[in-house]
Amino acid sequence: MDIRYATNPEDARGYDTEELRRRYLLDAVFVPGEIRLTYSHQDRVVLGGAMPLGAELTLDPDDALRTDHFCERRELAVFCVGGRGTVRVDGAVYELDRADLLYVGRGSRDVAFGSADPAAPARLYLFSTPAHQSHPTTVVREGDVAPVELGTPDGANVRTLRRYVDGTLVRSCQLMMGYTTLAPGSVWNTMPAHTHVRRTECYLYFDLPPEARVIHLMGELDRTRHLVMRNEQAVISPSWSVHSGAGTADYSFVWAMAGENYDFTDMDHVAMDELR
Ligand SMILES: O=C(O)C(=O)C[C@H](O)C(=O)CO
Ligand SMILES: [Zn+2]
Repeated sequence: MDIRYATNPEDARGYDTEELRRRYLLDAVFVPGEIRLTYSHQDRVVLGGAMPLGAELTLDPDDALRTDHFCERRELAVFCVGGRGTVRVDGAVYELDRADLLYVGRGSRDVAFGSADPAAPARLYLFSTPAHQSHPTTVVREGDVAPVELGTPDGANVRTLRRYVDGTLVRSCQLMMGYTTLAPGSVWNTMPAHTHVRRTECYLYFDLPPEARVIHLMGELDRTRHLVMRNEQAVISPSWSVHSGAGTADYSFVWAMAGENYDFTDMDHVAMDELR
């Protein structure tokens, strides 16, 4: 498992581009035939991807966890970014189409990932957080989620946000997850920007054309930095970091959070004058 220690904003001021990417960017989330995971000490989130080919991929505990099973003390969300996947949890098989999610409760013992069609392998995005109690393992399909329309054409930020795990359809301990899709011609996500120092947030950008990029803003409000990101890369935003971006084309992104409170709407909105 790739380990990323927590960082503080004062140290981050001195990071050059390579250092920023090394600490916050997940370069290769989906690798054929592998589960790739990153353990971040920011709120102890684990994130990464599974891309099963012929054989199932088993989610084993890593030494970073020192538990008998991955979900022994953790909850997990699995979001299908592409292809058709299966997730086997203690013998029960859940089928996921694109934009379906499986929430796996704490205490689940055996978790494995498969692809319905190995010729078009599933890309399953994984996000896990420590959990203090067990909630039922539950599938959420895109059609179950009430879409929320945001933004304006003039602001180039028309987008649809869907909250899959936030205590409404699925109760979790601290994990929240959903995804947002930009309308054609719109490029800005999460603008006007916000922070929430009570939670860490991670984004996985997807559905970007190969040549397109997202210029992802991060860092302190009065000294922002950026990462140039391509399709199916993820970024860790520590609690003190703004997280927003503009694409050279429209795109989607999975957002996921964990931390102090369990309130999606808890955001400190940022006035344009505050951004530097
Ligand atoms: O487009 C947006 O705005 C978002 O999707 C924002 C994220 O959901 C977020 O940052 C939640 O804290
Ligand atoms: Zn946020």
